[in-house]
Formats: sequence, structure tokens, C-alpha cells
Amino acid sequence: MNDTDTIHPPATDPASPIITMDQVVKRFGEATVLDHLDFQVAKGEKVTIIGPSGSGKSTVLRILMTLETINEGMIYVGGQPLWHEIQNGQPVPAGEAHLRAMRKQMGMVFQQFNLFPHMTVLRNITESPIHVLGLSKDKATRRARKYLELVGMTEHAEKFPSQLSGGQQQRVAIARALAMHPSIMLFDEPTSALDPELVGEVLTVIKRLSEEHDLTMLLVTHEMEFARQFSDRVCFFDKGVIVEQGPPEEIFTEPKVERTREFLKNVVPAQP
Ligand SMILES: Nc1ncnc2c1ncn2[C@@H]1O[C@H](COP(=O)(O)OP(=O)(O)OP(=O)(O)O)[C@@H](O)[C@H]1O
Repeated sequence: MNDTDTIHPPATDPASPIITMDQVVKRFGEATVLDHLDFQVAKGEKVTIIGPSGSGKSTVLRILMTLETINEGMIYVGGQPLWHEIQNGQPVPAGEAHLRAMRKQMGMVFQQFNLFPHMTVLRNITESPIHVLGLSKDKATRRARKYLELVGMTEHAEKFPSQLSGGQQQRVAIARALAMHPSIMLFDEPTSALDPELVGEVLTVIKRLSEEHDLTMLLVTHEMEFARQFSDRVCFFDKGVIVEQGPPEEIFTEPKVERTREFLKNVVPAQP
């Protein structure tokens, strides 16, 4: 059933999912990119999304970040409808103020870092905490330095993005997202634009975050070995639905569905 007419917000007890996608449909023109997708993520869970090119992986993250709209279905983040507001008990399309408030719960790291080129590293990180969260310059700077330390970039605070390697820029982008204190971090192929020798430093930071912080993390990646180490759950997407999901040891060693096996055969090197 498509649930746009009635609404059943999930209970807000801690055990309920922090993200619920309920029968979500996303179309670009004639193409159906998400096809009645059901997807839930528990608070604190580390979930990796894998799948062939064009299967809708990035679209899921972009919809959660409110960068793309949905055509049908309901999404709840932290128990609140993401794309809808409730009026007279009915869901209606959300206004900009609601979307802005919901967006604050999430931080996103993109393939192409997306740092502001004309700002120093420090200003890249303090900008939103000052202008969106209303922090004082001092407080935002202290917060920025804390996250720069976490990503190992303290000594680069006064540099501009063009003076940094891709791996360093991506670590700054992670610090920038964290400085907004999101409860959910979305990583969209964070290493795929990097030279191979720079991938490790970014994955190390993401791994450390996953181990030391109580964040809910969603990662789209083609780095299967990393997915194996990082994830509580791996979801294999194909043609806009989850074909198979489970703990990494299950998905990578004994996938049950033929399409998952075919995909993994082509992307995971055979074990010696
Ligand atoms: N803004 C857009 N306008 C039109 N089509 C789009 C748009 N964004 C994505 N698509 C199409 O939607 C489909 C899913 O895209 P998406 O980026 O989610 O795939 P993906 O699984 O992340 O792929 P990849 O691994 O190649 O990044 C693709 O066919 C893509 O061409």
C-alpha cells in the first residue's frame, strides 16, 4: 500500500528506527530509480549500501539529505516525517522551514569534497555552525579545532582547499559535517574521487568515527573490504530495491540471492 494518505509515525522509543523509508518511489522522468523501497536503520547502526552503478544508492542518501524529492511513500527521521508535515492529522508536503530543521539531524560527505574554495579550512568548518546554528565565533572555532584534531588536520587549519591533497580535503569535509553535530552521517562514495594511495587515510577516519562515536552512519561505497570491516549490515541494492541484506560476513561469504553473487563475483577479488 502507498502510505501517503494515512500516517503511522513510528513510536519514538529508543529501540525504534532512526530512519524509516516506507514504500518510497523516486522517478527521474520515465525512469523509476527507487521502486517502493522499504528501508530502516537503527540508531547507532553502521549500514553500507552496495550495488551496481545506477541502482539508486546515491539517490537514497540525497533524498535523506533533502537534496532530491520523492514521488510516493513516507520517510521518517527520528520519528518525524521528513518530506511531510502533519496538518489536521494528514501528511502534506513539507515547507522549507520543516526541511531545514530536519536536515540539521544529518551530515553528508560527498564524492567531490565540495569545500568552499575561497575559505580557509577553519572557516569552511565554522561557517555553518555560526550562520545556521547561531554559535559564537569563539565557540565555533573551538568546535572546529576539536574536529580538525579528530581527522588529523590540525596543522592545516589556515590553508585553503587548493593547498591540500584530495584525501586531506575529504577529511576536512568530514570535520565540517561533524561540526554541525548531526546524529546521522551520510557518506556518498567518499573515496571514489581519490588517488588510490589517499583512500586509506579517509577510510581510517571513517572507521575511527564508527568505533568512537555513537553516530548512525550510512555509507555508499565500492570499497568492499572496508564495507566488511565497517558495517553492522550490508544492503545490496539493484534496480531501486534492496535485493538482499545482512551482516557483512553473511553477504560477502554466503550471499543467498543469485544477483548478489553475480555482483560480488565481479567486484570482490577471489580469496586465495
Ligand atoms: N538528477 C537526475 N536526473 C536524472 N536522472 C538521474 C538524476 N540523478 C540520478 N539519476 C539517475 O538515477 C539512477 C540512479 O542514480 P544513483 O546516482 O542513485 O545511482 P548509484 O547506484 O548511486 O550509481 P553509481 O554507483 O554509478 O553512483 C541512474 O540511472 C541515474 O542516471
